[in-house]
Formats: sequence, C-alpha cells, structure tokens
Amino acid sequence: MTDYLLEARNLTMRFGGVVAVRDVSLSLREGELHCLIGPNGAGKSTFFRMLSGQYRPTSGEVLFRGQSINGQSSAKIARAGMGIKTQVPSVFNAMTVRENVMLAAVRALPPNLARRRCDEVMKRIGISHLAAEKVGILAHGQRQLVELATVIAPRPALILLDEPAAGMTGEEVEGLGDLLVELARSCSVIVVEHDMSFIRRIARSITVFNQGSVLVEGPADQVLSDQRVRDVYLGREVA
Ligand SMILES: Nc1ncnc2c1ncn2[C@@H]1O[C@H](COP(=O)(O)OP(=O)(O)OP(=O)(O)O)[C@@H](O)[C@H]1O
Repeated sequence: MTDYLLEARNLTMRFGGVVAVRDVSLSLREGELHCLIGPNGAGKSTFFRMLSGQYRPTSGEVLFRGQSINGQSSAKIARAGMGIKTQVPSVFNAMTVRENVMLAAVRALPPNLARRRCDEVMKRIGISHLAAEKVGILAHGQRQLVELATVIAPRPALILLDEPAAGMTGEEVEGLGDLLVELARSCSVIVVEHDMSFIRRIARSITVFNQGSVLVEGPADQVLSDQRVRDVYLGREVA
C-alpha cells in the first residue's frame, strides 16, 4: 500500500521519434495543491493526459489510491474519484447551468442527494445566480466556472485542471485562485498553468517541466526563485 493519493512512477511518453515526457515521477498526498509549469512544448499536457488516462504511458505506471490505473478508460478513472478539466470545454451549451451541474452530480449520487449537491456546488463556485441560464449564452470565464462545478459535483478526491485560467479576465483569475485554494481544503488539486500571477497566488508546491523532464520541484517560493527556472522562462516574469 502507498501513503499517496496519486503516484506517477517513471512515466515516459513517446510519439514516434519524439520523447514528449521522459522518466517523470510525481507523488501527491491528500489535500495537496500542486502546480505543473514549464515553457511551451515542455511535456506538461502529455504528462497530465497520462495521469488522467487519456494517454497510456509508453512506460511507467500511474497509481491512484494505491491501485494501478494504467490502461483504464478516463470514465473508469473518473468513477474512482478523479475529476478532470481539460483545455477543451465539455459543458453542454444548450442546457442550463443547473442541468449541467445536476447531470454531473447524478453520475455519482442518488437523485435527492444530487439535487442538494448541485445547489451546494453552484453556491460554492459562485454561479447560483446563473442557474437558469443556458450555458451557451455565458461569457467564457463563467463557462469555465460551470465546468469546474461539473468537475467537483461528484465529490472527487483529486481534480486535475489543465489551464483553468486560460482566457479569463484578471478579476476572474483572482477569483478562481481563491476558489481553488478553498477547494483544496476538501480535495487534492493538480493544476497545469501558464499564467504566472495565478501560479504565484495558488501554488504551494511546483514541478517545473523542461524538454520532457523535471527541471526543478519543491515549495513554490523556492522553485520560483530558482535561477534554472528563471533561465528557462528568460524574458518572462517568474516571480
Ligand atoms: N499527439 C502528439 N503527437 C506527436 N507529438 C506530440 C503529441 N503531443 C505532444 N507532442 C509533442 O510532445 C512535446 C510536449 O508537448 P506537450 O503538449 O505535452 O507540451 P506542453 O508543455 O503541454 O506545451 P504547452 O504549454 O504549449 O501546451 C512537444 O514537442 C509536442 O510537439
């Protein structure tokens, strides 16, 4: 048995001759909020997709709650308690906010509990006032929040968020940061993100990817002031 909620052991992913991720390991305990950062093409999204079951690693293993999830479908991994928000929105535009959140909640809970959970989640995410609106008419940032609500509605033990702040306004990014810090009190969170102001706001621990490998990892303040990290982000603000 393992003490970790999630363990990635020596993951490698090859696409033909390209090694997108090379021998990367990561361990996450319950209640941790961990960020993955790195320049474009560093391998973050590929690593994220191996964690969530979207890609089967070329070699290495992913354990969730102590069990290997290699080769399992994303749907089965989700049922085991992993919630995933990818870069591609997966909400239904023709349905209302409440219907979207409810649909996610009933996948995990009986209808009476799902209704209560749906109300609770919309309130927690700050979208109760939008409950009756069709998702298709909402602004991008609001749709991102609806999607986050659908991810947490089934009470996952871990949520994986791929660039959740993308396309949000500065004010929305601030709100999302506070929300994720609050959410991390009840579940573990892994965030892949480019927005460094957002990372500084939320990160407790960080893994920095570069060219498919881990460049640096550790507590956020230490990582963000590391010269090697500054060098790979040369010309961009790090801390
Ligand atoms: N399906 C694929 N087929 C071939 N090569 C791929 C595939 N997906 C990713 N790659 C390559 O693997 C490397 C890592 O890509 P990946 O998208 O994981 O990086 P990233 O750090 O998420 O980048 P970004 O921040 O730009 O999203 C890149 O060289 C990319 O071109």
